Amino acid sequence: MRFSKMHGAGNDFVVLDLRGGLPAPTPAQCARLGDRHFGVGCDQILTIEPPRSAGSIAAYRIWNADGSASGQCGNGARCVAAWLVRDGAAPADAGFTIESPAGVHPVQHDGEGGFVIDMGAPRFAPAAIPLAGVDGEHDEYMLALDGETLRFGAVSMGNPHAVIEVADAAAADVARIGPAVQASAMFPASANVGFAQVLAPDRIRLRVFERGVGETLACGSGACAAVAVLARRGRVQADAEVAVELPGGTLRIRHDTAANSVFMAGPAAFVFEGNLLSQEQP
Ligand SMILES: N[C@H](CCC[C@H](N)C(=O)O)C(=O)O
Repeated sequence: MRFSKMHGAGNDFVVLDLRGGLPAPTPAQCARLGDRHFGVGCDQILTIEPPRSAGSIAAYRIWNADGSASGQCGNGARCVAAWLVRDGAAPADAGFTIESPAGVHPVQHDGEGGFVIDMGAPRFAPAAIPLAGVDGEHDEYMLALDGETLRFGAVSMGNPHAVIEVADAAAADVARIGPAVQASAMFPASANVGFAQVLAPDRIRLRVFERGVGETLACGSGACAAVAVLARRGRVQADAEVAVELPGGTLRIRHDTAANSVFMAGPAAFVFEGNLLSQEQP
């Protein structure tokens, strides 16, 4: 079975074409594919599938390297878009639409070989995230952790995110705090935990400890979540482009409050093509 190895700002993927009706990989097969020693190695597996609604070119699904499924992957969406353009299924000179488990996403070319994806509305309602043990929707929540009080914002982009504002992203204790937040009863479906340093109203530095993977070089939905949470608090500008500097590259995010959609722009790259041997393929 053929696969494409791709990345979006260093967040890397194995892409499988299931439009012919091949079954989706099992969680165990995804974990094997994602293993950087026993498999191909990636942060997420992306499957390209027939569209579910009229007007979409294709649907995609997402599995993390540990085999767990997710409802959204921003860097993955750009790679799916690039894959469909190279395949000839999507136009190289016009917009088109793709679908994730979270919904329908209009795609535009960004004019630099990358893509602008409408990632949809940020959902702050606790039930939508999901966030448990809170008395309603707030800009900020608190969690007692190792004798400290951790303050964070929470939002869904089709997948759960906690966003912690820090003074220095490079110095943030991501490896300790990330797993602790994920294990908290406040996040019954775990979470992607972002550590955001505000550099200016239109620029932040971000690191993300992702659900099902650990810290990645970039997280597209995490960049959207950080801007949505910080814009809501007035820490960065809404309705204008915010540069989100991640270890693997910079994404450009804009929360359009009138449309209540978050737009994400960034690169998508092919690295190599391969064939899964029979015993390894879904
Ligand atoms: N780890 C995420 C899925 C991948 C998200 C990330 N790679 C992105 O670019 O949005 C989750 O379990 O919700």
